[in-house]
Amino acid sequence: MIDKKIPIYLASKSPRRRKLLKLLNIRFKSFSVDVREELQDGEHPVRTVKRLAMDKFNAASKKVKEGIVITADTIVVLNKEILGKPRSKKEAFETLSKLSGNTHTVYTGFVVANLSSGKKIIDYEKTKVTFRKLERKEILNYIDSGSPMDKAGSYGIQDDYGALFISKINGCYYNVVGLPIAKVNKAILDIIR
Ligand SMILES: Cc1cn([C@H]2C[C@H](O)[C@@H](COP(=O)(O)OP(=O)(O)OP(=O)(O)O)O2)c(=O)[nH]c1=O
Repeated sequence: MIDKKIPIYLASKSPRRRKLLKLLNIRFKSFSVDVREELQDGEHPVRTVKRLAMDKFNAASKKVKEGIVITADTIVVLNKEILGKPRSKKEAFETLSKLSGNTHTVYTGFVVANLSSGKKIIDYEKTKVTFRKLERKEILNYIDSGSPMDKAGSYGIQDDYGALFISKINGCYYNVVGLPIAKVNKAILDIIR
């Protein structure tokens, strides 16, 4: 069990991450941090998600001074190409067309840090996701719903539409949604020990 006396902060604006952390049945507060999420050519995806989660942690630790802070970053990788959040509807269309009929990998890097003790865990999870072949029309309909625009890879596995695109998943489902809760739970326990 997690000691309820230690304040826990989720530094994220993602409503999905808030929902996932609630599954751990802990009390926490959330606030957002403003970080420029820059992708670097040739950088390994694991390094990318850990780096971005650390950037978010560094920004978060300017706002709170004690307790446990959790941050995360999710990217979609297809054939070594990192697909972050789309910058336009056109880019969302291109991304979903690339994902159609293919298998990609979703990486989420996370930081769980105890500001009171100085202990910090930086880790990641990866999940393979296979899309069935998509029709042009269904991609356009999905983009019209607005849902792809704030999501890595331009889709949400948890969306009404998005769920219908997926034929197979290998690994942690919650990792795809944005927070690998089994690993995060273990990290919280390890860090307060
Ligand atoms: C692949 C996939 C991503 N996503 C989301 C999770 C993340 O919110 C988003 C990836 O962007 P992130 O930059 O990881 O997170 P964020 O900007 O939404 O939130 P913050 O940095 O404040 O924590 O994509 C889904 O919701 N479902 C999916 O199936």
